[in-house]
Amino acid sequence: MTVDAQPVAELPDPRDFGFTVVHREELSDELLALVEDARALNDAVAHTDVAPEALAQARAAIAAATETLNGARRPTGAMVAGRDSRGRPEYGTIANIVAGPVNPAAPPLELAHTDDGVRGEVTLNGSYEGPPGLVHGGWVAALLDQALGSAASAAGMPGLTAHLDVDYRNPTPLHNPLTVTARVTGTERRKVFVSAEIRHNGELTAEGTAIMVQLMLPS
Ligand SMILES: CCCCCCCCCC(=O)SCCNC(=O)CCNC(=O)[C@H](O)C(C)(C)COP(=O)(O)OP(=O)(O)OC[C@H]1O[C@@H](n2cnc3c(N)ncnc32)[C@H](O)[C@@H]1OP(=O)(O)O
Repeated sequence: MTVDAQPVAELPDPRDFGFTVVHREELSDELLALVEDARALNDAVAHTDVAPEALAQARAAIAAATETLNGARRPTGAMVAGRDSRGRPEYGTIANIVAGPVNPAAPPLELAHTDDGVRGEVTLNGSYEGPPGLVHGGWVAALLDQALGSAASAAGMPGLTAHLDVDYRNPTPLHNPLTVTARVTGTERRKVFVSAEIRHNGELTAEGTAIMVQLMLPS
């Protein structure tokens, strides 16, 4: 395999492309605590078996909270800026469904750089259920896709997923810590080949490979 895709010296600043950027340290403790509460709420709603009167009370409280929160909204596409584990700038969409720090639907999967790629630990609550007690296969793929994209980005070759292959090797359990790793395995012109794994207690539950097509950045 030829090695053609060239890492960029520094990831582009999304502000140069018209995106709103929020610095991670600007996210208030109150907002981050609210997001955690909302994650617990998702799980509670998915499993509640309380009486209709209690459900009506909960609906009213949620409706009031939704109205309050919609009082000021960030635009779709807003980015969060942080520093990677090597101290270099990194960017992600703030509401990313897998890793977004303020998206209550995100587990979230937080990935750190390793010598050869990225690695993170994540536990999925009952709101990610597919088969009984197990993580939905689409979410297994989503975890892998995010890690694959992050590995390409961490190697200085940010891109979009063009092709994704997933092999489900063993059931992936809910409510248990999962280790997600990914690394770049090669490049060819703008294509970046990446592979990723999910493990539980060291046992492989799923693995995936992808072709990321490196973004064409204006010089
Ligand atoms: C810290 C930040 C971390 C961020 C992580 C984010 C992870 C999340 C990742 C995602 O979810 S991305 C969202 C899902 N993906 C998309 O929405 C992509 C939709 N597809 C496209 O926009 C375009 O098809 C794409 C940019 C992928 C490619 O279009 P281009 O016009 O730029 O490229 P082109 O078609 O010329 O192809 C470039 C090379 O890729 C190859 N290619 C393109 N599509 C392919 C495909 N589907 N399978 C295999 N190879 C493919 C193509 O053959 C060619 O290879 P060669 O250099 O050998 O000629």
